[in-house]
Amino acid sequence: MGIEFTKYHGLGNDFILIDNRHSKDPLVSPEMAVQMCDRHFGIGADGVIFVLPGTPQTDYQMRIFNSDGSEPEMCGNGIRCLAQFIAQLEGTSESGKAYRIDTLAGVITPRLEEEEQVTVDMGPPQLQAAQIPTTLVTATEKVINQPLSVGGKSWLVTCVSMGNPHCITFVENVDEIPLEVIGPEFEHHAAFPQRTNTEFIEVVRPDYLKMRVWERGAGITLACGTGACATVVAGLLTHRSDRRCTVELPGGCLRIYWSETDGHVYMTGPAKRVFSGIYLP
Ligand SMILES: N[C@@H](CCC[C@H](N)C(=O)O)C(=O)O
Repeated sequence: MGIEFTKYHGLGNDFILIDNRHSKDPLVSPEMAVQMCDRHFGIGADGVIFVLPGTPQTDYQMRIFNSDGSEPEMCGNGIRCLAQFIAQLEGTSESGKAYRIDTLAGVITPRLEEEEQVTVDMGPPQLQAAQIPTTLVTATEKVINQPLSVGGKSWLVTCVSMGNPHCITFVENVDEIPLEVIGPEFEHHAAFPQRTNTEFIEVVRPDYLKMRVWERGAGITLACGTGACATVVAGLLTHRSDRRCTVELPGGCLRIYWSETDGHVYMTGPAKRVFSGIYLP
């Protein structure tokens, strides 16, 4: 028996989307998700995303497995892909159409725009150490410019949760960071009991940031939506960036705005359908 899927990407952060609207349980196990994500023996992706039935308050539920089989709370590029996938399933492409999506990080609202763009109300960031979670400071304190020792070096880090954990470091030259070496050390550092996503940021201008990311459960990816949102929050908290920024990632640019009106972070970027198929386990 094959598994029907559609492949999408958001700035090269790529996902296998599965229509799971008829069941509350994901059709695929975490172990099978690992096989499907394998770039040599499977379809190849950074994660598998399921569209499940919603609750009375929401249209649908989103769940996601990372390429290592772990389950994150949220995925920014993924929810833009999910919105386009739902539009495909419903046979609509109506610009302005919004969906209320139940996630493990709460209700998130993506809205379809022209030309394959999606704007997402990502909700408010969470800043207390216990919410990240991290043991770097006491539970109710914020982690802003705190020293963290990784790879024999002290880094000044700022931690932000967008439902999932992010550890952000501002650097002079982001291209010189040996991501594949220090990324795993940040991810598995004892200060992060649920591991962490790690972003390295170069401030080109206060409204233009250049970012590279090591993702929890997926390693180096071409883009990370929650990471870009967390980065703009960290940039403002450390007086490095504006509320409204373009974040340049290896896969392209996201537009991020941390609203002073409602405290929510808004993300706009593309989501593109690549192909559909049947996976044969
Ligand atoms: N690429 C995603 C984040 C996916 C989840 C992440 N790997 C985690 O474990 O938290 C994004 O675009 O936000």
